Amino acid sequence: MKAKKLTGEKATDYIKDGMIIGLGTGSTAYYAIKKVGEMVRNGLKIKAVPTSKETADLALSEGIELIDLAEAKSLDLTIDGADEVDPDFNLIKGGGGALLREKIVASATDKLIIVVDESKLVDNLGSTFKLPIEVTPFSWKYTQQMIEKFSCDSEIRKEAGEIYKTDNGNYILDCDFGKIEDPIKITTELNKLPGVVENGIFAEMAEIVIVGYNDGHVEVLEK
Ligand SMILES: O=C[C@H](O)[C@H](O)[C@H](O)COP(=O)(O)O
Repeated sequence: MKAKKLTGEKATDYIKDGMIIGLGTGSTAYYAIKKVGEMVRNGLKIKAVPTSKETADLALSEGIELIDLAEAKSLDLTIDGADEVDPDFNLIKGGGGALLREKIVASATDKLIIVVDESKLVDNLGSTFKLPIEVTPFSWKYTQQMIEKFSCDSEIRKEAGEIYKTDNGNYILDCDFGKIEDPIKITTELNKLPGVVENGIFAEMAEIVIVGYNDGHVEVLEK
């Protein structure tokens, strides 16, 4: 928890008056959002685009002004968490189910800052975390069969015994590909499949990765 707080708060050093920022989702982004709230209450003037309903609720409760992405057009920076980060700053995201909105917001962002604790650093994506893939409910079993042709095992995400639904009303398949050697190829191929809405690989999107360590230090890695 300490590492997540350190990295989340450190990322807010990049925020300046007048910026439009993206707010990520999850337990690490949480600390960045809390800190932004404090900064806003101390006079910082920013507007923000949230990546999930959960983040929108938190940001509003912190007094952060939210705007729609269409109104923002582009964002100065986005602070978001990740489930895995490889040495080239490729990511797996979507552990919290927010990958679709996160990827849209990340793609509209000049600078994507990723905040993680040290446990998220891996040599290859897929080493410790299954790849979340958002799929349409209509054809999810068929889409699952198509995805499994890429030699992965997958399971439909459930919550309290029920199929989990994203903020967009879709389902998530958590897919075990083993170690992913070529993240760009996999993400491109997966997104060609009808029924796949988006997958959790964020290839070549992050510019800065801030790592929090349990011993209390923080490392800023830049491309
Ligand atoms: O869908 C959720 C997001 O991609 C999160 O940013 C990711 O799961 C990391 O979350 P946490 O910081 O809670 O580990």
